[in-house]
Amino acid sequence: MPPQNSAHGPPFRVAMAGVVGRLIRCWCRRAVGGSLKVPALQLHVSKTAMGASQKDFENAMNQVKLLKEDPGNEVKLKLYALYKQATEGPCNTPKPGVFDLINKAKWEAWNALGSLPKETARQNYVDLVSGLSSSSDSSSQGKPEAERKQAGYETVVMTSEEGITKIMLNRPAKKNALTEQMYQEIILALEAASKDDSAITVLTGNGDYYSSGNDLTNFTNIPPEGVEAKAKNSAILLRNFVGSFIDFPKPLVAVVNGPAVGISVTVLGLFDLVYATDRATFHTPFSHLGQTPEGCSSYTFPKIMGPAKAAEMLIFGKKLTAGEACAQGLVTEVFPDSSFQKEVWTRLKAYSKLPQNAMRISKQIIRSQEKEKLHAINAKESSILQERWLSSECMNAIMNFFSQKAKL
Ligand SMILES: CCCC/C=C/CC(=O)SCCNC(=O)CCNC(=O)[C@H](O)C(C)(C)COP(=O)(O)OP(=O)(O)OC[C@H]1O[C@@H](n2cnc3c(N)ncnc32)[C@H](O)[C@@H]1OP(=O)(O)O
Repeated sequence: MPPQNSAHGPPFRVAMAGVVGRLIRCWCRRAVGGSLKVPALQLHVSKTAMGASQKDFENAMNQVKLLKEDPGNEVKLKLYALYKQATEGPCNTPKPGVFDLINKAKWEAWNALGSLPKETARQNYVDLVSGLSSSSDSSSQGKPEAERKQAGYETVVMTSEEGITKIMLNRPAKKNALTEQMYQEIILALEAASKDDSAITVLTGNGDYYSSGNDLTNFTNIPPEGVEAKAKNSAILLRNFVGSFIDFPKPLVAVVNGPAVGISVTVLGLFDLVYATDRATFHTPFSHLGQTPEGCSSYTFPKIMGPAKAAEMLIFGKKLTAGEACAQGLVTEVFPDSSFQKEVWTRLKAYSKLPQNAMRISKQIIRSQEKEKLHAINAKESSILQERWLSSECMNAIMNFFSQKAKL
C-alpha cells in the first residue's frame, strides 16, 4: 500500500477524478512526451558532487534556461549527455527501441561518452554552456549604454543607476507570480548585483502587485521522473533561492509597490529595509494551501513581530495592511501611494551615496551573527515543504485554484 502522500495514492486519484482531469492529462502527456528537453530544466543535482565546480555546474544549468537562441538539437543532445554523465556516470539504461527516435538519440549521445569521469563531464558541460552564453550575449553588446538594462533576463528587468541596482519582477499580467525561471533569474540577478559596483540593491514589482508569490502552475510541470522528483527539485530551487537572500552581502531593499503574497512576503524578513505603498497588503495563506512557512519566516517572523502575531500570519493566514505590517516591524515605512515612488527613490538615492564599504561591512556584522542558523532553518523549511507538496491538502488546494480560479 503506498503511503498517503504518494503520487499514486488517494490524492492523485482524487485529482484524476476531479474537475481538473484535463490538467492532469496534460501533465501525463508532458511526462511521456517525446520532446527533447534541455536538462537544465531538471534541477535535480547529485548530492555527492559538492564543491566549487558543483556550484559552477548549477550556474551553468541556470544559464542554459536563459539562452536567447535555441542552440539546436545537436548541442542539446551534447548538453543532455554531459548532464547525465556528470550526475549519473556512464550510460546505465537499455538502448531504446528503433522507433523511439528521440530517446534513442539521447541514449546514443550519453552512451558515446563511454567512461568519461563525472568531474570531466561536469567541466565540459560548464565550458559548453559558457561558450553558448557568450555567443548569445554578443548580440546585445551594441546596445546604447544609456539603456543600462542588463541583458539575459526575461522575467525580471535589471537596471543600475546612481549606485542602485534595481531588480524588477516583470510579469504584471500574472501579478508577478514567481515561475521557476523567475526564481532562477532572481538568483542570478542577486549574484550579479552582489558583484557590481552599486551600493544598494532593490527588489520591486512591475504593475499593481509586488508579487502574488509562487506561481501555482509550477506544480503542474511534472518531469518524467514523477511528482516526488518534482517536489525534490522544487525544494532544491527554494533552498537556493532563499539562500541567495541570506548570503546577499550588500544592503538589500524591498520597494513593495502593491500587494504581496506567499514567498514574496516571507523573504522580507531577510531584507535590510522594506518600504511599502499604503496600497500594499501582506498575505501568507500557507494553511489554506496545505503548505508551511518558508523564506526563514518560521524564525524571522516571531523574532520581528513576536510569536502571537507571527502565528496569526503564518498559521492562520491573516492578511495585514501596510500600516499593520509596519506596526509589527515587518515593514520599515509606509508611503502614500500617490508619492510612493518619488519619496522612496529620493531616499534611496541619498542612502546610495553613503560610504559603500561601511554599509557592506555593517550589514555583514549583523548578518554574520545568525547566518548559519538561517541556512539551517532554510534547509529545514524546504525539506518540510517537499513533503507538504505531495500531500492531499496541498494538491487539492492547487486543483481548486485552477478549477475555480479561487481567490484566497
Ligand atoms: C519552488 C519554490 C516554491 C515556494 C513556495 C512558495 C509558497 C507561496 O508563495 S504560497 C502563495 C501562492 N500564491 C497564491 O496562492 C496566490 C494565488 N493568486 C490569487 O489568489 C489571485 O490571483 C490574487 C489574489 C493574487 C489576485 O487576484 P485578482 O483577482 O486581482 O487577479 P487574478 O485575475 O486572479 O490574476 C491575474 C492573472 O494572474 C494569475 N495569477 C495570479 N497569481 C498567480 C499565482 N500565484 N500563480 C499562478 N497564477 C497566478 C491568475 O490566474 C490570472 O491569470 P489569468 O489572467 O490567466 O486568469
